[in-house]
Amino acid sequence: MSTFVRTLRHPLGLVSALVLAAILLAVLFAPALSPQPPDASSLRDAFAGPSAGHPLGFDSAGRDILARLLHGGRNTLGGAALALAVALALGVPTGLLAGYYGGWFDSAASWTVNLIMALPAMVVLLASRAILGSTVWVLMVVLGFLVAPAFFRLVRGIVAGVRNELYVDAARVSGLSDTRIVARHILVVVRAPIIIQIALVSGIAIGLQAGLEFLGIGSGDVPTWGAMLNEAFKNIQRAPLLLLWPGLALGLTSGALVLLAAALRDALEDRRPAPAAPAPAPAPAPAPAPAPAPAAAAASASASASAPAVVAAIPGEPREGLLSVRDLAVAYPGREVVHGVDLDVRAGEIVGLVGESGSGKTQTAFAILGILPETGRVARGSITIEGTEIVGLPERRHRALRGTVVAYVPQEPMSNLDPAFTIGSQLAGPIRHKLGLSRAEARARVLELLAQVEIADPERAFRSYPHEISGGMAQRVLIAGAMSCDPKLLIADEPTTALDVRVQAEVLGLLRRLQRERELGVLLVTHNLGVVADLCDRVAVMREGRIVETGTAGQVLSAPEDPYTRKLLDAVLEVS
Ligand SMILES: Nc1ncnc2c1ncn2[C@@H]1O[C@H](COP(=O)(O)OP(=O)(O)OP(=O)(O)O)[C@@H](O)[C@H]1O
Repeated sequence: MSTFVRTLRHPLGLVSALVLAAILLAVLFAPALSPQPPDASSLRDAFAGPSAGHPLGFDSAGRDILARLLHGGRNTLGGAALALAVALALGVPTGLLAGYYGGWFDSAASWTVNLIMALPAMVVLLASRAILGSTVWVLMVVLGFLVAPAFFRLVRGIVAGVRNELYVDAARVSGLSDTRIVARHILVVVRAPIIIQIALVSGIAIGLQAGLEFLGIGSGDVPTWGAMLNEAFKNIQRAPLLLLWPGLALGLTSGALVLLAAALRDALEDRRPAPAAPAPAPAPAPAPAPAPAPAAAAASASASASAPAVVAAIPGEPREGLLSVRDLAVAYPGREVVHGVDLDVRAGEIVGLVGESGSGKTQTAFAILGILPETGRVARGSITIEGTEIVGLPERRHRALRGTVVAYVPQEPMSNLDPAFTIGSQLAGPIRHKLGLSRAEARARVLELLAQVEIADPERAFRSYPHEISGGMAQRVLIAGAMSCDPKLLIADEPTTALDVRVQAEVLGLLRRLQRERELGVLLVTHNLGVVADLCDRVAVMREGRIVETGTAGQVLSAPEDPYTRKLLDAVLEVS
């Protein structure tokens, strides 16, 4: 059921929408409902009561009250709409940019917004009237400028909250441009709060505008509800009823807008999908490798710190292999976390990158994908994918490689799917963008991919939202997404950690099958030596940002040379 229908099903929503619709229609059809010009005055009729053709009577200058009310409504609502348009145009894009990119723009924009909010609105409006003239429209533009911070803060806060969501990272890794990510994943999150804010700010703009006119700060020559109030107040002793009509119009409009905002909020909250089932606990076996005992760790730390970094590259491997990493260093301000890593992945082989938590596996993978966090950077070294150097490659060209040449399967399947979209829509979007397929072609391709990753009912999965599928199925969906543009290299970061043992085995089997069928090169990031034994052709062991040992999986697992690798293995054997 759409949000619109839900809002109308809400009693408050229905009543407020009907009231607003009636006011809008009356104001729009003002010339037909009250043909009398709003400024035509006949002093003979001053303060005259209702009569045929003048159901609300006349004001102090003998002008028809109904005509002034309806035409004045046009100016009042039009003025509020202008203020709102200015506030939206200024507040929403800047909020999006500041929230999404952060950095200097965020600091500058937030500082400016704080400054605007510190300005006394009434003083600014009075000063603008003195400088720019008393036209109601100019004052409304200034008012829009003054209320823009409300939109900026709302949008910035929400976007900053979702920009690091895993599904946004996943969209980035799939090669979507920032514009598309914002349009597809970010706008959908801010849309609802913006709509609610629009209803609230409209009420505020109407009230402020009426207040200005009431105080005589407006233009005075244009009929508005505020100007009518001002005029009625001057004659409150003689004709108190004159206050009733503009007061009623203002009260009804503002009240209906506030109630509509509340009904919209309720409708949108109802629409939110049920929370996803908690991810299954990590598998008890095959056993993960715990950190070595402190004493042993210290011993091996000194050993590996003094030893030169082991070259994890294949000796003699030409640099034009599928993935070739040389002397890669990744640094954050004041700290290097990956120190001179060498690594090769050939087409058709699975290379395991193993090591305890914090050893630098993910940072190495992120550097290859070009998605290091904002403060991280490749400090030195070279990474080539199919012979193309990607260190220093412009982001646009790097993005073109992601999804098509190198793809990524992340660790937490559920968090990497956007809860607001169906599986089909999430998979079809990047495919249409990258391969230029039509909607129908993309749908057919997605169904084919879902079948390839062994999902029993692809049609049903296509229509499902993430909260309607299991963790194992979500991981299959992400693998389908990674495969969608036929990449050559797949980087899988702990792809089975969040799954239970049975599903782990199925997903690993699936990865192996796809890798064989497609001659994929796979870099499998894991801390699980059981997975390495099952799946990998070669393995590189990482510790404290360095590769300490490398070789075929058989060699490294059966006759480890480095003390740290031996400890990892001993830990597995102890647990099992
Ligand atoms: N954004 C960041 N800023 C600063 N340091 C970071 C950041 N992200 C990671 N690090 C540091 O980089 C080092 C390597 O982290 P990384 O995530 O690569 O480890 P990992 O081997 O993948 O571990 P895990 O298996 O737990 O994911 C850690 O010491 C970590 O604290």
